[in-house]
Amino acid sequence: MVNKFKAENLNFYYGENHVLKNINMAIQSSQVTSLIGPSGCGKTTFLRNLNRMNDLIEEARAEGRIFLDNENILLPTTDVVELRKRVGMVFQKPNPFPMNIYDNIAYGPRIHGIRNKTEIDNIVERSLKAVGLWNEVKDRLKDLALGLSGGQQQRLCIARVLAVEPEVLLMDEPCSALDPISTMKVEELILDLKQQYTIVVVTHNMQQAARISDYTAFFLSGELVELGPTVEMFHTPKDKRTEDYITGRFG
Ligand SMILES: Nc1ncnc2c1ncn2[C@@H]1O[C@H](COP(=O)(O)OP(=O)(O)OP(=O)(O)O)[C@@H](O)[C@H]1O
Repeated sequence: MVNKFKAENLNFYYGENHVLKNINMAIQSSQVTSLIGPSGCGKTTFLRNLNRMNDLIEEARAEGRIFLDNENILLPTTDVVELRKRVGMVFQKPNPFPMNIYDNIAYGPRIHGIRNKTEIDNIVERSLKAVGLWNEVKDRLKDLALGLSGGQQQRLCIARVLAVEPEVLLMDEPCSALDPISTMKVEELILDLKQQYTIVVVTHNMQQAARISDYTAFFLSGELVELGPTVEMFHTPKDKRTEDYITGRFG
């Protein structure tokens, strides 16, 4: 097993609010890792540290180290544009840009300097095929993305991230706004994509964590209580607090 990320003594604050407390945690390459825990325990904050999305928030401050491969991404010298290309993010609510389907996918590659029309056409087709959307939209690439169903929009957002060829996909409750069938499609997609990408998913849904993830991390009040293979976590949790949470005694 190869570590894709390794957090060492990570502490994170929103002003006075100490949100992540001395997190030490490795995330394996080419695996799906779920982050679970009650509301407000810091899952999203941890996820957003992995591509420095929290930089956008005033008052936010991180201490410690997060290695992506062997490079500490918390250093001020990190090129965050390049980092976010390597570590893409999908949000809770599908958020396509208010433009057509084609341009949604072409946007990232164009920003990163690709101008050749054939090359962009190929990227659009490849990315939409990767999320199983190509056949559904190939005849209406010039239609507004906002006209797609919620589930299709979420897969489009995943395709948009894939178009810039990231190494990691961060997903913050990617199915919480979706119906059960769209949820199933996104879950199947996650399982499919893990051959090629390291995936980290925040989820409120423990059944979902059990279905899709190889590893599960349980957070509580800003601490990492337990991290292990998902099957072990759900069957033989090591910590009493994990057991109480997964058996529904709180949260
Ligand atoms: N932008 C922000 N500014 C200030 N405090 C914040 C901000 N975002 C989150 N917090 C606080 O940080 C703590 C952790 O929030 P976070 O969203 O990471 O938790 P979470 O486990 O993802 O919760 P949920 O499951 O409800 O999304 C909470 O106390 C929250 O109020």
